[in-house]
Amino acid sequence: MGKYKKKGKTPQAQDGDVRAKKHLGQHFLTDESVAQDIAETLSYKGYNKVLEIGPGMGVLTKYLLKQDAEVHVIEIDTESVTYLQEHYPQLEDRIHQYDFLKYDLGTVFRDEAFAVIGNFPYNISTQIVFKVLELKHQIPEFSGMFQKEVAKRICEKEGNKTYGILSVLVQAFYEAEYLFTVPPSVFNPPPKVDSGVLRLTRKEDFSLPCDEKLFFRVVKTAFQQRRKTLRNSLKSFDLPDNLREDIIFGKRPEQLGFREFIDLTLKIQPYAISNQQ
Ligand SMILES: C[S@@+](CC[C@H](N)C(=O)[O-])C[C@H]1O[C@@H](n2cnc3c(N)ncnc32)[C@H](O)[C@@H]1O
Repeated sequence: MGKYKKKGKTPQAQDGDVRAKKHLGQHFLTDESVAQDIAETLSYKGYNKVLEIGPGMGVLTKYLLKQDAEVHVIEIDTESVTYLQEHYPQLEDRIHQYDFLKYDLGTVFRDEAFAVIGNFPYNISTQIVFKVLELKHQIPEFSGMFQKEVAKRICEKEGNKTYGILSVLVQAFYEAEYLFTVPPSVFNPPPKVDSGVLRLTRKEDFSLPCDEKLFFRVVKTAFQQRRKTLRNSLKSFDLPDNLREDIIFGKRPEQLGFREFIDLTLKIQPYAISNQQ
């Protein structure tokens, strides 16, 4: 922490650089040592392919290409894609010009395992994590840079203010580690806030003992009214009174770790499924 230069002039864009577009969350990394550190957060074990989301001008791509893996990149911005085609011809047809959120990754990876990495566009970073959760059976590792507050929230444990939906859902399937903080001064243009790098490592057994869809719904519903006890926030599940008297229903969502949310789902499951919830 604190190892990257906090102060000093941000290097200016050079002729031929991609123009930063705000609506695409473009903040380009200018300190290659950060890019190298991010590339080295993956283990490159247990899979042969890596997908980088939002390569921009390829500062991170350059260090991914030094690793023993087949690198694919997905980038929405035409100007960045043209830049990458010129500067990284070795990527050949592994530059995919698409919106990561909409693209069917089965077209590229079929049912193979791949890791996901990036300096993510902050405006869609939560949606990126939700898509990774949908594809978790193919994604054993995930790492990259978020707004610091979002990265911290994903790794947060129960009992803390910032613990929420993303923390529970991610931690049910992945070990989440907050790795290091990156100051705005190493980007062009600099973002307003600090950034944080995290790593998610999929658990050996990542199949839940309860219904997964119901688990997602229970967690989301509980946190919609995070100050209320579960007895109140889960009213819409129309549970029998004797179940609602169970001690767990007297708690608030931020008091429950992911294992307790699984236990809660198992308790709700017989009723929710028969109610077609
Ligand atoms: C924070 S910049 C990072 C750029 C580069 N990796 C770097 O570190 O300098 C985010 C990148 O994501 C791209 N991007 C934004 N939305 C995207 C989407 N929906 N799908 C794919 N790429 C996207 C942007 O065009 C931009 O290049």
